[in-house]
Amino acid sequence: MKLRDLLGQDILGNDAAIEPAVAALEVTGVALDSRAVKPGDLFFALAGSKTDGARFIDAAIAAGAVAVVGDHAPAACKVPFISVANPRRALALAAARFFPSQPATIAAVTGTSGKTSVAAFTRQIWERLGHASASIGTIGLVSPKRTVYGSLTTPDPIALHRQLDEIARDGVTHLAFEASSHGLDQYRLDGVRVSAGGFTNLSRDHMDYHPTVAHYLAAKLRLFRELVPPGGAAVISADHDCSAETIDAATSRRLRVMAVGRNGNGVGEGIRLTEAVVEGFSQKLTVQHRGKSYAIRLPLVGEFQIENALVSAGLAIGTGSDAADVFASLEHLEGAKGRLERVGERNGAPIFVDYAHKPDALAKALQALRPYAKRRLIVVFGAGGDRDAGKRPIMGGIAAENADGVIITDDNPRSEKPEAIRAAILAAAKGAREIGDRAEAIRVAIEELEDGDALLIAGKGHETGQIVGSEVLPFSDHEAVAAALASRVA
Ligand SMILES: CC(=O)N[C@H]1[C@@H](OP(=O)(O)OP(=O)(O)OC[C@H]2O[C@@H](n3ccc(=O)[nH]c3=O)[C@H](O)[C@@H]2O)O[C@H](CO)[C@@H](O)[C@@H]1O[C@H](C)C(=O)N[C@@H](C)C(=O)N[C@H](CCC(=O)O)C(=O)O
Ligand SMILES: Nc1ncnc2c1ncn2[C@@H]1O[C@H](COP(=O)(O)OP(=O)(O)OP(=O)(O)O)[C@@H](O)[C@H]1O
Ligand SMILES: N[C@H](CCC[C@H](N)C(=O)O)C(=O)O
Ligand SMILES: [Mg+2]
Repeated sequence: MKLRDLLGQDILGNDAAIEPAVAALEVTGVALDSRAVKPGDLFFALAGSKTDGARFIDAAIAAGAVAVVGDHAPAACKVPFISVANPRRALALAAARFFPSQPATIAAVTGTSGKTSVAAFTRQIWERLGHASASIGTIGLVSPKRTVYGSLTTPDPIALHRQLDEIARDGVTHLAFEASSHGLDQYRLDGVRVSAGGFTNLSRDHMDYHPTVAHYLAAKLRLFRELVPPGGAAVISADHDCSAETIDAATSRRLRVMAVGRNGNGVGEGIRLTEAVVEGFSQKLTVQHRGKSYAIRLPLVGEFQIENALVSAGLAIGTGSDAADVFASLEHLEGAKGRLERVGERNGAPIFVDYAHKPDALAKALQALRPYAKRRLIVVFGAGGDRDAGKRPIMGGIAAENADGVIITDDNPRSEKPEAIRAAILAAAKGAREIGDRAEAIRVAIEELEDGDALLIAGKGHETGQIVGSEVLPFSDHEAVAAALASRVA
């Protein structure tokens, strides 16, 4: 591909004036990391949070880069250097041209909590309506032909566009994916042809990355302000403090706003929840859409799953599916792995694994399980190392307030001292116990369960490792529960 075609008029026209010989260079790949450069690649030198890609330009050239894109030229560069104002965005747009195929219908969802669930639900709804569907996010790529574990919620633009191109060529026509605030802030998903955007909620998260909550919200709102094109659908949960600002952002862009939830618009395009009753491990809902009423039995535990289900339904309806079919399909939803998943029981007490690793999610998960604890609600959890330390005491307080028994344990201490993380949580969790070894904490909690209790094991959800230092030790809450239950029988 010629360099001029890869960078295109939108990048070259606005920023860089390049010579015809450079424009005609043949480029055989794109790279954002010098260590991944192959001969013929165009290297994007990105200023990052740890280092500056410009420091690796020589290494990229030594590996075969034929030209470099960046925002500040080095003193000397042995290959052509193309200066652009926003190299991250230029990379995303170039990756979209290099990997040109994308599913025809793409929905992106953002919000502090619920993204993985919404992406999985939207994929399931489309699948049931007969579309070849996929999802991409924290649990990786799930598609009819391949399932690939991913390490980021929103992959880097090269990985993302490579996957979009592959699944589109596999025949996938519908994709739902997660737009993390990091991904939006770093322009990872610019270049994706998004037909609809979804917004669940906003609460404290990633305060180690975003300087302020306003910055965090602004990153999320890029989805509506810059990525979903005018005329596209914006499905917004209407029940939060930030809902009005989100709806305003979408309205100013002339998006088709679909407000969903208790404050949703049931007369127009939105979805209004008028009734929700817990029935065993299901919830009976009544919703209104375009003035019509629908009764739905949602086979999921947790009030927050109603929000996720309604945003997903909105994304499917907003991209052209029939409302009655969509609402009927909600009756078959399966929760994403490790999201309030019932993984066993002992002495009649249900045991749930959940991915709540931030304050609001932990509160919501505990509140969701309260109806299942006639006696005591027990929680086992920790907090990740090298992540926002401010959330630790907040989560400790939430656990003490919402549970009747609290065991503080480890959850990916990374480079930090595990006992210091536990101490920070314990300081605000009056009466909590401390058992650092997570398998042991789970075993003790299960051992003590009695009829009428319920147990929540929070923080790791689908994860399959415990990160200690720079090592990832094999660990899964699911396996730890199975082992604890099996050791009881033996
Ligand atoms: C803090 C953060 O978000 N970092 C992301 C960012 O890296 P960066 O550009 O800041 O990296 P850097 O280490 O400073 O390096 C700068 C540049 O030099 C390059 N380099 C570096 C070394 C070298 O030898 N050669 C070289 O070329 C790097 O490739 C990079 O382009 O851009 C990279 C490419 O897109 C990401 O892989 C990387 O994610 C890191 C691994 C990460 O851990 N991110 C987490 C925090 C994250 O993104 N999480 C979100 C939210 C999760 C949620 O849902 O809660 C996610 O979407 O997963
Ligand atoms: N709509 C919601 N409102 C509040 N809490 C929720 C909601 N949906 C999920 N949760 C809680 O957040 C946890 C993570 O859910 P999910 O993985 O769907 O969200 P996410 O936004 O993808 O999170 P992450 O950014 O960590 O990947 C769940 O296990 C649950 O505890
Ligand atoms: N995307 C989140 C996941 C956190 C999961 C939790 N188990 C932890 O390690 O803190 C992060 O990387 O911050
Ligand atoms: Mg996620």
